[in-house]
Amino acid sequence: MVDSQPIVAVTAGEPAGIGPELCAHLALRDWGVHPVVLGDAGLIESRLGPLDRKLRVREWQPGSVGEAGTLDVLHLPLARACHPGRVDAANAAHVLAMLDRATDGCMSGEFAAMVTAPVHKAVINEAGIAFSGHTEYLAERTGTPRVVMMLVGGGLRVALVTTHLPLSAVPAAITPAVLEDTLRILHRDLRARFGLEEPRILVAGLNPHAGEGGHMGREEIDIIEPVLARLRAEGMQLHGPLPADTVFVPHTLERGDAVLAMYHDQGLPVLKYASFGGGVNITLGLPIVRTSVDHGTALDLAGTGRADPGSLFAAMQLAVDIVGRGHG
Ligand SMILES: NC(=O)C1=CN([C@@H]2O[C@H](COP(=O)(O)OP(=O)(O)OC[C@H]3O[C@@H](n4cnc5c(N)ncnc54)[C@H](O)[C@@H]3O)[C@@H](O)[C@H]2O)C=CC1
Ligand SMILES: NCC(=O)COP(=O)(O)O
Repeated sequence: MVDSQPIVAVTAGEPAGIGPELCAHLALRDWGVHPVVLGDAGLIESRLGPLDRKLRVREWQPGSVGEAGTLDVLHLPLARACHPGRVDAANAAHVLAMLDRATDGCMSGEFAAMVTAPVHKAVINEAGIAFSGHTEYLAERTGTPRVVMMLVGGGLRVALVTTHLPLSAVPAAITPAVLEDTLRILHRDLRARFGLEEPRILVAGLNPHAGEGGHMGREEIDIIEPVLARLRAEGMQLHGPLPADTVFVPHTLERGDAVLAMYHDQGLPVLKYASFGGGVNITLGLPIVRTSVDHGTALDLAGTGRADPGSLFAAMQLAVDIVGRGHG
């Protein structure tokens, strides 16, 4: 029998975190796709909670067909036995092997999309591997020069110009070329992946009060406004630069379909306040579909069965919707 459903690869993430137990919950629903979890099959089986115990964990082989009540795991072995809540640099290569296998499978067409459970960025670095996040890692693995992180939840879409870098490095990273590429990717993917014909983008300033006319910083005048003017001339609907402290007030949000924040902690705290536990992180601009949870490894909850699968479910649903729309 041939697998007629698209396969969505789900990486289990940091083995000491909540990812492995959350992934198991996916097999309790019919998604209209075949979820295949990438991770250590024995570890995932050991983390099944009371609800999942009726599931059969099976090692997935390419070509095998999904079955109700079966959790298919593409087995990638741990380097060292893992205890919930205790990260171990010895397993960092195992975590990256999941990402590599999922990415390669998406690039080859074996998988229709990938959904990622959280990784622990610090422990990967402690293993001697420079790693700032899935976003940057997947860009490099797929040979994509520029990608955009966007989180979706609580009625908001928040994209970022810069992602995982020290705050002191942010101003220099916001160049006209980076901002223009980011806006083009965001505009294109809001159309292709979210079905918005004429997306309206609210662009935050970098400085307090969007620079207060140049008295509190000049990035708005020197960089942001000229880029917005150029792209508006092409027909893009861009508002800004808007003061970041008021871009999220309801009557401003009504004027846009997405907010573009200049840096991680300018945009994400608002999004997470509005939707933590149900939000989705999507990487725009990749040649593959990748969605992810809005939370981290929650080492404090690993192995307790108390972690909320809502964000992973939302990430899976968004991947399914995009695949269904045929605009991967
Ligand atoms: N997509 C990814 O791979 C992400 C990875 N991280 C990584 O996660 C690690 C820990 O980050 P933190 O800042 O501590 O954030 P965190 O999201 O892991 O934890 C923050 C708080 O939220 C709770 N929480 C998180 N997920 C939950 C869930 N599903 N259900 C119920 N409660 C939940 C935790 O128990 C904790 O109290 C870091 O190494 C960070 O780099 C963080 C965000 C995203
Ligand atoms: N705050 C978002 C986050 O850290 C997730 O990043 P990534 O691993 O998806 O690049």
